[in-house]
Amino acid sequence: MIQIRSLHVRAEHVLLHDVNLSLPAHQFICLIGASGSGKTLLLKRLLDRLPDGMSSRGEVISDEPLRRGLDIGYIPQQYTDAFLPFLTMRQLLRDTYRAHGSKIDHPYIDDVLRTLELDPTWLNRYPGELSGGQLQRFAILFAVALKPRLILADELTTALDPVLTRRLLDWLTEYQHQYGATIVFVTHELGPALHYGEQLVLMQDGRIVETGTPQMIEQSRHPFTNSLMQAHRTSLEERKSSCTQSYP
Ligand SMILES: Nc1ncnc2c1ncn2[C@@H]1O[C@H](COP(=O)(O)OP(=O)(O)OP(=O)(O)O)[C@@H](O)[C@H]1O
Repeated sequence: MIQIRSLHVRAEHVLLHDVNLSLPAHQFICLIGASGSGKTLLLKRLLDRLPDGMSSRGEVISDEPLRRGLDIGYIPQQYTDAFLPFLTMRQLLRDTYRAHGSKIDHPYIDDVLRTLELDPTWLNRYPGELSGGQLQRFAILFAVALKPRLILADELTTALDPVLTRRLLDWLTEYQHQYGATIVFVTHELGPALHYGEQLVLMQDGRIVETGTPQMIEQSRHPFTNSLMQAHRTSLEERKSSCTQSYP
């Protein structure tokens, strides 16, 4: 369980306002909000990696130690800079395991490669030899390589097609159950959040607007939540009429 108490983050202006939030362990938590609502900053504060020039006050308390890499897997929104350009994916993976005194867990990594539709031969490539979507999937692989107890995933499905998005979210749900992990999944779409999330946290303009289970959010009377639900229903209708895949 992570408790966030009276958290304020500011640069020139206040960017996160009095955030109070409990992130229960072993749950799939979805952080939803429009662009600029503060989702990434909240993740960065959880990682203790706020950008230079920002300050924060308030508390982030975890009931168990969380070390980045080992206990926390972070899938950043900006993944292209996350790789050293002069090492292949295999060398980077080896180094990731070596840094924690272990060797590559081949059966597990093979399973993740299959799930993410990553060709194992791409492990021999340098970051510059991979597409944006392939790099994003490698960023996911690296984040889960050490089987962390907490996964912070920032808009991880933006470069993925709907089928792969579903497969990845299904896999993350299985991962959560198998390893008792907590997943914090940032998205601006309500559809996947209602389908996969156990706890939903809605953000607007640096504030938490509402939290609750999918059922509570669906029945909410809050104007912001209503507008998101409306947008979600419209997009469902549009997808139904064009016969593309959607979340029920
Ligand atoms: N380094 C920075 N310096 C100053 N302001 C920043 C900085 N990084 C982010 N902000 C501001 O903080 C606010 C929240 O940004 P954040 O990246 O958390 O939004 P977000 O909800 O993740 O948006 P998106 O969905 O577009 O990624 C925005 O108004 C943004 O302009």
